[in-house]
Amino acid sequence: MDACDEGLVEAVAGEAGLRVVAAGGAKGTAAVAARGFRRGEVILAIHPLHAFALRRGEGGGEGGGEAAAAEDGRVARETRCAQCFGALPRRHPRCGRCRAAQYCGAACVARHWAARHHFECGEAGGAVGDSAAARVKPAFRAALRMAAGARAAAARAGGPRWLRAQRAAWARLVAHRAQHPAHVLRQYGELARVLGGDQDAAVDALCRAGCNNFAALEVHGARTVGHVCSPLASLLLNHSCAPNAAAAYSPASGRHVVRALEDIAAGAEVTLAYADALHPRAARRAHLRAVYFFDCACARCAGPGPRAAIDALLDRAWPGDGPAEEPLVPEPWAAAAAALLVAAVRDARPLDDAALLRAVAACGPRSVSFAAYRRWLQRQDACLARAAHAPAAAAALHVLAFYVLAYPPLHPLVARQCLDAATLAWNALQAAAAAAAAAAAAAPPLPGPRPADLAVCARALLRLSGDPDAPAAGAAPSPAERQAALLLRELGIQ
Ligand SMILES: C[S@@+](CC[C@H](N)C(=O)[O-])C[C@H]1O[C@@H](n2cnc3c(N)ncnc32)[C@H](O)[C@@H]1O
Repeated sequence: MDACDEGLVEAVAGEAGLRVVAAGGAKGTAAVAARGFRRGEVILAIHPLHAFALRRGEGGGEGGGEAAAAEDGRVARETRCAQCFGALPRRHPRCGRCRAAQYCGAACVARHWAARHHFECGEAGGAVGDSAAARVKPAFRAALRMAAGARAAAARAGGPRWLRAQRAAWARLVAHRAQHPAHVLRQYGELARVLGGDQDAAVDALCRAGCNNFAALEVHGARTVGHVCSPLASLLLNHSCAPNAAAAYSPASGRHVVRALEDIAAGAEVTLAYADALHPRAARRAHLRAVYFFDCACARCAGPGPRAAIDALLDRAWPGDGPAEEPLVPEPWAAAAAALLVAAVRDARPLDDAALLRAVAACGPRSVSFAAYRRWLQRQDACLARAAHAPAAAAALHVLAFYVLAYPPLHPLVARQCLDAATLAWNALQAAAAAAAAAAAAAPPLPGPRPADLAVCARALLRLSGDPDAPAAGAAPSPAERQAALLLRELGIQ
């Protein structure tokens, strides 16, 4: 890091409305809000240091753990566009210099070069080489590039301010080297030997990468499509199981965007969730210990409070195999949870946790557990596959209800599931009306919020949170927003 970059992290954080503080203990550095943020507001939008698309066969997840070589020993290449993470056509351009970065078209070549590739191309193609960097998991490719790049960077210091801020933040990240198990350190040592040069620095960089990278999700889905190394966000934002912010990579703008999930008061710590907030407490804590080396003491884990009470429910085991038949209508607690979400979004107020807990308490003991959530998710897909709209809609409302229980209302998955539930409920009503006309039978009722309410809710959520590439007011709507708008029109309310 250049001497002149000292204080750059604090300066960039300050411009974003964040104050950098020493949290002490395992937490290290933390960021508190220097001013209030409104829910949905962008807190930080910065180019990441590195962003990698996943290759064929690479799984999702948060990317900690071990670095893996390509199974057959050949150099695996990214199978998505290096800029937008979209699919690659059969004939596609690649970077003429390193030949490693591939693109869906000329526009992405130019964007990638301008945003990042003009410096990472040199780092990857130089000391590390395509073969070494491309053999390891994306989370660790960044580390190898950083370790190799440290030499290159020393030789040609400078670069844009955001790049210097990201590098300065990288140098300050915790590495937890002493806490890594011996076999993992051995693996890192082997990787470092491939690198040559300062092997100690490379092992350090690999340790750092394990607990400091972000998964990049598809824009309109939950699958991981890439990994993002954004040290400034890593350094500043610590974990909470009830986070007040979320980070997403926007392939369109090439920026890593941190957004407020709820109103954040001045002085409050800004936090992200490193573990899936829907997972039971024990699973979350085991993940945090194994990958990030700390025992979570957030308000939700420490309890008491509504979120801790919800955890107690999610932890319950599913007794037996669950109901044999697929219900056509959602259980009352699921309908109530969806209705509470719609009301909170409509009236722009926080979710009524107490009402949510009352609705859950009134349902049978089998209904709410993590195992039940998994079951409903599978059921939604199975019903959808055979066009059984009413049970699919009931299952979708259950999944949405679990998201309402576990995630803050502005979590991107809530918006997405809300739209799915609205679409399925609409299809169910159409199918029921057609069947009723044919057989003169009564259409089954669909309790809970109407499809139209859900669609309005989905649209509001998408605008606020669900889509990192959501256009500014007045600009063309995103594909997911268009879907919500289409549904609203079909429902005759727009
Ligand atoms: C992504 S980094 C965050 C950067 C960290 N604040 C630093 O100064 O380098 C993750 C590390 O931060 C610490 N950390 C994050 N959230 C924490 C929490 N809620 N409690 C304790 N430690 C935490 C742990 O050491 C964890 O491995």
